[in-house]
Parts: sequence; structure tokens; C-alpha cells
Amino acid sequence: MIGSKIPATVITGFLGAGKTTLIRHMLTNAKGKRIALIINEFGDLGVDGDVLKGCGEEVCSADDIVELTNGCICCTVADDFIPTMEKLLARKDRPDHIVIETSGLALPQPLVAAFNWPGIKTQVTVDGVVTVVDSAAVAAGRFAHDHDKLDAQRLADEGLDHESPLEELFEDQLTAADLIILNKADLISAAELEGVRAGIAGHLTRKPIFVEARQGEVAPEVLLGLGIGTEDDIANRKSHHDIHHADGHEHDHDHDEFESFVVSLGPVSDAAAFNEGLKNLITTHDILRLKGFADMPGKPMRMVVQAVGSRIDTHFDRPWAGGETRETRLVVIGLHDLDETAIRAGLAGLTG
Ligand SMILES: Nc1nc2c(ncn2[C@@H]2O[C@H](COP(=O)(O)OP(=O)(O)OP(=O)(O)O)[C@@H](O)[C@H]2O)c(=O)[nH]1
Repeated sequence: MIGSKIPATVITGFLGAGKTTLIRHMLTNAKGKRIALIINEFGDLGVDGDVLKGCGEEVCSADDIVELTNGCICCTVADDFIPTMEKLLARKDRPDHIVIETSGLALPQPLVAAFNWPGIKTQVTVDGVVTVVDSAAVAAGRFAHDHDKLDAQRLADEGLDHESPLEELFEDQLTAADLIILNKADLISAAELEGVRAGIAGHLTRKPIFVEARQGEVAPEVLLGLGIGTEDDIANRKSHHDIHHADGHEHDHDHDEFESFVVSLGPVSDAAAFNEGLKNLITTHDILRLKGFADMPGKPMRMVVQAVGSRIDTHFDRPWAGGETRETRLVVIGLHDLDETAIRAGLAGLTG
């Protein structure tokens, strides 16, 4: 029984699965429900918060969006997440619902466990954990695909005790789920989608709900109001990290297997050539995620750049504001052996 506790929905899912897209759709269809958003991103460029604030709807009011950029939320629970929640709960105008978007690299388990902290538990409950899946990436074998490379990496670096960073995280995010959104259903056939669903369901001991989606279009009534109280069931959703370190020792879960950096660049004069060049760079260097904003001379609007693997989307989202510096800024995320120097040089070569 939730009673007077504020429900909080945790939205998780691997890099680029469509979490921000789903939240944006939810906010624009929230029908007056007052939703507070906590957003956590990997990489030092707050793209998700900016994309949501740029959506121009009253529901995406900047006041209701808190960005946690100081590392990955699962590692900074005590320092960042708890104080943020306390501040939110101390507000006079408390929200009807809290939605937390984890970074694509976060383990949801420590975050859900934080809802058992005294002071939080009496006031908030986890309505449910929603895991967004890039069905096209799964169908393409993205999470099982890198075995050879990762095995070689592990041999070269004994410090890497995880089996495969991508696969483990993907599994941990699914293990935590109450609701799994099979997103990007538009990119694959119905048979492939069914294969993805069956593959995931076959790996899980619990039975979360599955919902298919295109462009994150899921009715808010489906996402919010699950009423599960996931924090009371956290012991049944152990992550690989919990299992590896069940020896009682405290080990930090860090994100050494992944790295990110931000690049500031000049203007993009030819969007088609830029996209083509980006695609080559992403493939050559196995970049997992690249996103940000680009300055196109002569265009009053800023261009949003979103790449997930070699799939690149660009669109203009809002006019550059007065006093805002027009520049191209991108965050690049990949495994820890990213060749930052070569990527920076490659990106510089694509811009003026
Ligand atoms: N074709 C297609 N593209 C989608 C869909 N959902 C999201 N996208 C695109 O996928 C890219 C990543 O979407 P985001 O919503 O930013 O993903 P995210 O999970 O928030 O990404 P991170 O926060 O970086 O982990 C964007 O270019 C979206 O437009 C979908 O259902 N179909």
C-alpha cells in the first residue's frame, strides 16, 4: 500500500535506448500531473536535461528538472541522490510523481536500495523500475557481439573482473525491471521483435511486463502507477556486481570500463558531409554513443546531434538564445580504450 508516499519511477536502459525520448513523450501527455524529474547522465555535457527543457512545453519547466552530473547516479547515491531527494521533499509544492532517468551506464540496484534509507522510505516509494531497450541494437547482437574484443581486453588487463561490461550492464538493468519497454520497434520486423522479447524473457527469472514502443510512445497511464514498491523486493534483483562482491567486502562499482569526453568544435558547414564523417569515425573507433549540439552558420536554430552506434539523427530543436555562445559541443562515450586523440582530430577535421 503506497498510502501518502510519493511514487517514484526509475527509468533505466543502456546508452541511447530512448529514455529521454520516452520521458519527453510522457511529460507532454501527463495531463496536469505534476512530475519532478531527476536526470543523471554519463559525460559532462547535460544533453538530456537540455533536450527536455528545449521541448517548449509548460510541463518541461526547468524548475521541475534536477540534473545530477557529478558521476553516475549509482555511485553517488549518498552524495548526490539522497540530498537531491531531501531537497525535493522539503519543497512546499511537492510533486505528484518523481521520475528518475538514470545514466545509460547506471546499475539501477543501488539507486532502488536507496529508497530504503531512513528519511526517504517514509516519504517515497518506488512505483516501478522501467527498463528501456533498444530492440534494434539487441536484434543486431550489440550486447553479445563484442565477446572476442572484450575477452582480449580482459586478458590484457587483469583488473577487469567483469565478464563483458556491455552485456553485464544490460542484464543488470533488465534484472531490475518491473516493466520492459521494447523501444525502436519501428527499426525491426515483428518477427525480430518477438525474438528480442523471447530472448530477454528467457534470461529472466522474474516476469516483468513487456510493452513495445516506437519513439518512446507509451501512455503515461502504462508507465506511472505500477504501485509495486520495488525497494521491498530489491533482494530478488541482484546485479552482477552484488553477486561478484557477495564476500562482504565493500567494492566500489565504478565505470572504469567506459569513458567519455566532451569536444568543443567550430561550426558545421555541410550537414551531410558531417554526418557521413561522423559515421566513419564512430565505426572506426567503436564509439558507443555521441550526442550534443552543432552550430550551423546561417541557421537561427541549434542542431541536435544524436548517434547511437552508427545510427545518426540530427534535427533543429530551438533558436540559439541571445547571449548563448554558438558552438558545436559533443560528448563521446565508449569503452575505456577509446582513442581520444584520434577522435578529437577526426572531429576537428569535420568542422570549421
Ligand atoms: N528509430 C527510432 N529512434 C528512436 C526511438 N526512440 C529513440 N530514438 C532515437 O534514439 C536516439 C537516442 O534517444 P534518447 O532518448 O536520447 O536515448 P537515451 O536512452 O536517453 O540516451 P542516453 O541518455 O545517452 O543513454 C535519439 O536520436 C532518438 O531520436 C525509436 O523508437 N525509434
